[in-house]
Amino acid sequence: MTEAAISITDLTKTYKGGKQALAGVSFDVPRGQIFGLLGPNGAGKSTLINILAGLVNKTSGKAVIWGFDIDTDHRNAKASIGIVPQEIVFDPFFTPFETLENQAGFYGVPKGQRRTTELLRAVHLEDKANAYARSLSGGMKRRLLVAKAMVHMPPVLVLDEPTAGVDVELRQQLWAYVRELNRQGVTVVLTTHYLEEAEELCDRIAIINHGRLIANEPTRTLVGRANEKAVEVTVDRDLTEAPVAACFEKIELKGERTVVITYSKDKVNAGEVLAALQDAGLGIVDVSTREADLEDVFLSLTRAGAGTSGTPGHG
Ligand SMILES: Nc1ncnc2c1ncn2[C@@H]1O[C@H](COP(=O)(O)OP(=O)(O)OP(=O)(O)O)[C@@H](O)[C@H]1O
Repeated sequence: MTEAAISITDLTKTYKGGKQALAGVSFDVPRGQIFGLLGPNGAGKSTLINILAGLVNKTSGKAVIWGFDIDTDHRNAKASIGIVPQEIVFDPFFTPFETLENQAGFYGVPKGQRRTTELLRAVHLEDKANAYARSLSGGMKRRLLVAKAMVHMPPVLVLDEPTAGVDVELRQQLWAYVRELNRQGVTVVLTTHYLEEAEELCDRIAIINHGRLIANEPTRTLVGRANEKAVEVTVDRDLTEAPVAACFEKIELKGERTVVITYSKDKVNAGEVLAALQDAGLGIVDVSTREADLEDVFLSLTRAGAGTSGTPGHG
């Protein structure tokens, strides 16, 4: 099928009090992908997801989930999506087993079709099936939220910052499960501040800044857009000031004998940058370069806009 998993057209949201969180956003999430929705704090990501979840009313525009319009086909749209919210909200007196059973009941999943035990196993919580939710660790609660979002077997799973505050091992377990769901055909949309994670996991990435879409490309294309490269060079004598050369976009003194030079890889190569240092009379002792990553693209794109509202946390 060529139809998008999610199709958003000219979506706007202005909160009471006048804050415009979405200023006309349009994009499609292709079926079968892991799709990353990135943006600095306050960019509008949660607003967008909450509109899809039916928790926030949009001001204008259109959103279609698995072919169902959220306005005109609300029931089918809701049945087609599972949302893992940013905040952990559970009734602390229910066990994980009961939490999933209640959610399945809420979605009208008949008893014979429920997958409670299977889901608990998938998120490594089978041994906690009968513990009170309040006794689970933060990471366990997050995993329970993923299971909860999947009780009605939606074709689309949306995760809003699912790994905030989750340690590395649990994050990897969570992603392994998300990847497994994706292999089984579930389209996944995730928002994250962990750019490395997005780069590793996502087939495609859209970036929102100040309520507007500023990028929407396959991950590899987006990373390839990072044109600036940096080279760190240790020279053979103490520097009192940074040398200058036309091919340096930027040069910073990092230590008495170490400089970090940024250059545009479409204009010069590392050899020319080093030659310029030697022309300035410096001997080169050590060199290390860094490949551009998604963070470079993200920062250059979000900084290019009119002012920034902050930078993403990292790692
Ligand atoms: N209920 C609300 N009432 C008024 N303003 C709101 C409300 N919810 C969010 N906002 C504002 O809308 C803007 C977008 O917020 P949103 O939570 O969608 O951003 P976000 O990209 O998800 O950020 P974060 O990564 O920090 O979660 C922010 O300026 C925020 O303060």
